[in-house]
Amino acid sequence: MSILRIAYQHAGFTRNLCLRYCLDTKIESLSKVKRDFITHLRREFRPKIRSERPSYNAAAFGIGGIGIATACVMQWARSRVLCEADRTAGVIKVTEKEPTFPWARFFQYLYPHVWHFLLALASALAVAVLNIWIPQCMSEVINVVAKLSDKTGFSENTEGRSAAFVMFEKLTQPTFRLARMYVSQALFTFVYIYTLSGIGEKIAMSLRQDLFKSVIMQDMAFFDRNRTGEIVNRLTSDIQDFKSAFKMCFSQGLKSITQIVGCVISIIMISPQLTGVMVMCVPTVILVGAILGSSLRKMSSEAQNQTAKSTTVSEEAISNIRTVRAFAAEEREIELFSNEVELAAVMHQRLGFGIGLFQGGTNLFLNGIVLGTLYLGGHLMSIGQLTPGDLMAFLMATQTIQRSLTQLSLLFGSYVRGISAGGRVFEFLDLPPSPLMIGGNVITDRCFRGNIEFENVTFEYPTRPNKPILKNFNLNIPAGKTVAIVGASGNGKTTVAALLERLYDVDEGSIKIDGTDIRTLNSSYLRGGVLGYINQEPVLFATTIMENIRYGMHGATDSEVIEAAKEANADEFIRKFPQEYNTLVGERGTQLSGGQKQRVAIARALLKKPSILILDEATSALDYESERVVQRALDSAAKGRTVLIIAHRLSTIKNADIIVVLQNGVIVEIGNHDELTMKNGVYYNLVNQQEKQKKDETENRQHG
Ligand SMILES: Nc1ncnc2c1ncn2[C@@H]1O[C@H](COP(=O)(O)OP(=O)(O)OP(=O)(O)O)[C@@H](O)[C@H]1O
Repeated sequence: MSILRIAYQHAGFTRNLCLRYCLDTKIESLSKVKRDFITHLRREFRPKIRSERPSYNAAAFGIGGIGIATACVMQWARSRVLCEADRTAGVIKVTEKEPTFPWARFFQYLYPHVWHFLLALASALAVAVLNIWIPQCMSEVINVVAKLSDKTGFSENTEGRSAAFVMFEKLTQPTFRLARMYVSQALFTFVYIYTLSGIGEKIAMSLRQDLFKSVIMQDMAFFDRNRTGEIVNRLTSDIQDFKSAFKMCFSQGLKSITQIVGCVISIIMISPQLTGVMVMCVPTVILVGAILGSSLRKMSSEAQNQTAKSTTVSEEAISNIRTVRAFAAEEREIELFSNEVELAAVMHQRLGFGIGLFQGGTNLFLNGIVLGTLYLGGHLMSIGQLTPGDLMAFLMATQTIQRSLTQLSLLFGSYVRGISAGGRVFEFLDLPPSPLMIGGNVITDRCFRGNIEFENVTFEYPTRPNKPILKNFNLNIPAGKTVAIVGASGNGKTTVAALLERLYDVDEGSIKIDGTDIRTLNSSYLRGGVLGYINQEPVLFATTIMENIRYGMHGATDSEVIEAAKEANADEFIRKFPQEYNTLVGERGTQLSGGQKQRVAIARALLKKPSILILDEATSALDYESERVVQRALDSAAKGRTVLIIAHRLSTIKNADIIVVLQNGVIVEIGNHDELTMKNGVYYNLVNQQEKQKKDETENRQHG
């Protein structure tokens, strides 16, 4: 009786089962309290059942079947909605065409863990089989409990005691069997979760390593085509999604399918009538669930997209805070963000309303399961076609089916997400390394002197075909000379430097250093040992000055670093910091001034002792004072090297040996400063233009 009471208090379906049991049990031998309790229940329910017996069959079948089926499908649809909300909660991903998932490649990653994988699968299967057995075993226990209470009645006579004792012994066996099942279930659950989790982590680790290796070995065209965020997403959230889907699908999927199959067989065996009605109601309920679920999913996805949009607005404002400040655009940004957030809130509220209605309906139908099954099951019990244990087992099995369906619907979302995430991961992972990045010669027996020849170079960016940037470009830079390339913005100056660095290969013609075509050289050797590159906005890493300079040559000693810093006129200002070379420079070097950052970058480039220096507008971002200091550093760095300067400020290149004027990718003038000034042509005009601009700026400053 206590077992029944506990069950009555704690579980809805057990409560209903107890009720049904109380209606049919003999109460004469029970204590007064128990008798009153059951009599009360009988008074409440028996007349109703008896009087409604004719319609009871149909009602019970209907409610039971529809309740179970609807609840299953509602649960499925609800989980799809929640799953969809979860899916879109992250970054909005824009992929033009979903790459397919290469199963064969995936199995290559799985293969090293095949034994662990089989162990995990076997354990998951064992849990599923146990989950099917448990209701049956529970049914046995309930039946014995029912008889125990019925027969013995806890009477005081000796005979009664021994009868109770015999029945109690009968209870021990199934109870212990059930306990063994629970323990085994716990053990197997631990094994499959732990093992699959380990395999998932190892596969994810290998994927991350290989993907990063593959991405970093792509050419610049790849990075031009793909946004940084997209690449980083594949390394992070795509692999994460894939890993979760792998773990979930293989463990839960197998378990759920086995459970569904097993429990369906069980409920057919227990009560074909109940099962039949349930199956008949499924199509209608699937339709309703699918329609509701799909509209909620749409609402959810729109709301999440709006949230992501508002996040992007805030992200952009915060990461560009300097620009926001410079334009005093705080109010504008606040308004923009508020509008987006408000819209997101409205959409989420609407979604909440929909989900609330949906969940309310789902709960109603979930309770319908219990009620309906009780009605129909009760009827079957009353005509002797079902025992209390059977009804209990039926309810447990349908609950297991319902849980498994929910699980499967969640898994379906996870599977789709995992497959598309995996497809995206493998799409980049299987890209062959760019020919620009591998192979080629490393020259160890001599140093380059630095004679550069551009011969009939024609080039267009891979992302902008049919728009040649350089056309039949010819230029000879003798070793040790300084050559400046000038011209209006967008005329191809930086492109010349990029081609010399071999960030892209020329489409026609060739670039040679000391007579060697750079396409025959190993590109890491070319960039790491022959060329030194300094650009307008050097990027420093958030570490010490020492490590930032050492980045120029892996394994350089401290004294080599200090030597390079001296050459770059940086040693003096570095020594003034309390921590000297161990000073941290902050994220992207924000704790240094522009001129200081540039000198650290020059030291970093000089550390590898390059034969050729490329200065891509290296001083154009600096004020005049810093420019003078950095220029001195550059002048000393230029000694004994070939230097290619991409220049904006023409005042800085007056002393260059050769000045090349570029217009629409074609050299229109070439010579030194004096020669070009005398020509009175493009260069002359550019210089005059800049001087006038400078004069105007000075006057404005004086007046302002
Ligand atoms: N990665 C790229 N992909 C496609 N087109 C590019 C790329 N980089 C530059 N371009 C285009 O090539 C042309 C030449 O650009 P480049 O940067 O060489 O000019 P620039 O003379 O150095 O200009 P600026 O003085 O403004 O830096 C421009 O029209 C530019 O839009």
